[in-house]
Amino acid sequence: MEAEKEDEDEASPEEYVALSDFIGGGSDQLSFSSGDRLVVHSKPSAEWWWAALQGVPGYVPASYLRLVTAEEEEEEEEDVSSEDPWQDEEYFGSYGTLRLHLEMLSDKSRTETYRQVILSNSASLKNKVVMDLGCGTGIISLFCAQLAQPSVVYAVEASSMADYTRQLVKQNGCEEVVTVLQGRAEEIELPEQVDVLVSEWMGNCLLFEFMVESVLQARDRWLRDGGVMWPSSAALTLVPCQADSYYTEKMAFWERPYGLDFTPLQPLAQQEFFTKPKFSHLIEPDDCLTTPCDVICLDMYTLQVRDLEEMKGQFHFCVEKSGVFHGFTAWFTVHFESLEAGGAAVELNTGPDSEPTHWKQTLFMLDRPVSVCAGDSISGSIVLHRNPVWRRHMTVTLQWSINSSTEDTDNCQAGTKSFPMWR
Ligand SMILES: N=C(N)NC/C=C/[C@H]1O[C@@H](n2cnc3c(N)ncnc32)[C@H](O)[C@@H]1O
Repeated sequence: MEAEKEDEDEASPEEYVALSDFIGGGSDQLSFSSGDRLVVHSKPSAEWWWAALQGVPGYVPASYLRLVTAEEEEEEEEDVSSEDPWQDEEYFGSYGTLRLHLEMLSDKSRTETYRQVILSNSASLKNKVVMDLGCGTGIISLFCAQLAQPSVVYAVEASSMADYTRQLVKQNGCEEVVTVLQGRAEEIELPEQVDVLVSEWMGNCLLFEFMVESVLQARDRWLRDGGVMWPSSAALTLVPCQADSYYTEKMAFWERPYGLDFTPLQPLAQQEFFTKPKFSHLIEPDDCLTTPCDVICLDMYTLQVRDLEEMKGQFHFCVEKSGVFHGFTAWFTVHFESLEAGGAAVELNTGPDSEPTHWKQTLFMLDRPVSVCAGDSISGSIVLHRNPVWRRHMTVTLQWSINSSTEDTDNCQAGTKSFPMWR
């Protein structure tokens, strides 16, 4: 084994494709997005390899990578457009492994909220027909069978996890109620319309992955008139914020490392660290410069797939305390209306005033921080523009103008910046 390993170390660089996103911890780990191509130069251990992404070197977790096959390379020579715009192979490939399901199931706030929805609607769910879209391990379907008496739950799952989901349904004695169907929700056939369409489809910044499109298509095809969507509505919330520790870590660091002036690297740092949003950011409530505001609201009964191409929101924030405006932070809230008329809705809020979730929040860093004073206003717009080619991706464009509260009116600073998520 040792000899073989040494041989591998000397082997020529190989091209691998990333099966899902990875955010590198520490300075020598490389971050990358699902679908990225990495050149692996050496494999010092089974777990960590030394690789480069567009020339930037770093350690990468071997388990996230798949070797690019000779056929794929040939195919690329022939016809680049053969790439699936939905990247279903990588997407459903990543959901065929436990890593993401473990992350979601370990998210108590998320999973307990869905449990609470089922529990608080238990009586009304009696004899109802339910569809669980993208059921994963089937947790929501099992809650339905365990905490209520629906007549049937169609648990739809496109990835290879579906085989295990069937075993989990049987293992927990729910096979009378829960039927697992493997396939894409847009393509599978159900034997009947459903009374309730429940799904946990929310991605970073609410929409990334655009699984919501599948939910809308299933709604239009399988939800009976008067049926209920869970979630029933969703809102994207935005706030101008400080992000001093992140700014210090990625930008100010280059000012005086070990007494040296590394500031010529700052344009590189801005390009590498502030061009894309920082997902899995944890904003402190104190970092909010103003009261947060819902900038985009989605009604899951009326939202259309075509609406997803471009969603706009306006904002007008009043700065409540002086500080440094480093950027904007976004998160989302979804609501689950009660099956009983007038019953209380259940809410899942992924913002800084709620229990942290695996989504955390998303930070959009400006190129240059701006000092602001209480009384200043920050107004502008946010546009979520779906990627016309890569259908699970979008670009978030923020446009803002800062109006100073002090009298010199020419002190109006304006800016705009587009952030790809992630292509
Ligand atoms: N909440 C987020 N972001 N993802 C968590 C949920 C993702 C799960 O839903 C499945 N899924 C996604 N889209 C479809 C579809 N169109 N048809 C069937 N199953 C699907 C994935 O394979 C994951 O198991």
